[in-house]
Amino acid sequence: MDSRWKREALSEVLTELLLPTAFRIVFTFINVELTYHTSKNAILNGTKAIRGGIPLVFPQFGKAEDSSAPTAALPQHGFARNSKWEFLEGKDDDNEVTGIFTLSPSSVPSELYQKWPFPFKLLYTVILRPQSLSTFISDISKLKIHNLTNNVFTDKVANGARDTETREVITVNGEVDRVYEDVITEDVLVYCGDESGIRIKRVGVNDVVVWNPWLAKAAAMSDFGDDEYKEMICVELGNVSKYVRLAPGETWEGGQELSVI
Ligand SMILES: O=P(O)(O)OC[C@H]1O[C@H](O)[C@H](O)[C@@H](O)[C@@H]1O
Repeated sequence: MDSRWKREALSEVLTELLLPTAFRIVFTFINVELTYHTSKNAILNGTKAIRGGIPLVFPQFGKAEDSSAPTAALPQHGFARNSKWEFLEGKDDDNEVTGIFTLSPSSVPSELYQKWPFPFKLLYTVILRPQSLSTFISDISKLKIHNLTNNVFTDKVANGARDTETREVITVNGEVDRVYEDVITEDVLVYCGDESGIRIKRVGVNDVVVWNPWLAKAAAMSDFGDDEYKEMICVELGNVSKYVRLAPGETWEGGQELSVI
């Protein structure tokens, strides 16, 4: 196999992920194509997390509901997406390239870190294997999400009401912002309109968020095009509904694997 894709993919990981804020990944190579939806209005100069890509959210998802929570003073989605990560290591194995990045307190903007001043170290590992994967969807009315049936969810659009998903196939035709908790199946399947789709496998994470701002919220976001809600969906995996508590010295690992269906 032509190994050029690996070298190019790795260098692209470095340049794209070293952007000073959240993560935007756009790879197009001989054997690899990974294209993440990014808003055309996304702010790329480091003053704001990039609207699109894979947001790495730590130490909380959303805003703390409990004002006595240790994260209560932090802004929505914490600080990891607003910090500049460091590149630690790159590996070029037989059929994959790996980039490892790290974030520690000294790289977090001090005005954010002082709102949650605890020691931590994050490692973010990106492994790329050759395939063509795109998270763009051309028409939200054709989107179908499978494998969330029978899961309890919190509905942020309905003031945090809790309910159980009864649909076999989730479609989106209005604002949606749900946290599916302790998801039963290992994989969530997202079909983008035709037969093609993405399989997202949970690896050590329990919850799945489904978000589309729809018309009014899209119009209210300065870094998001007014019509872009028609061509995006967030299906975010993580430990969102409950905190993972670590004693000093303990570690936690979680992730996701994306592949083409
Ligand atoms: O606007 P942001 O802070 O980037 O958040 C964007 C969205 O992220 C998640 O999907 C949340 O569930 C939503 O409630 C939130 O609106």
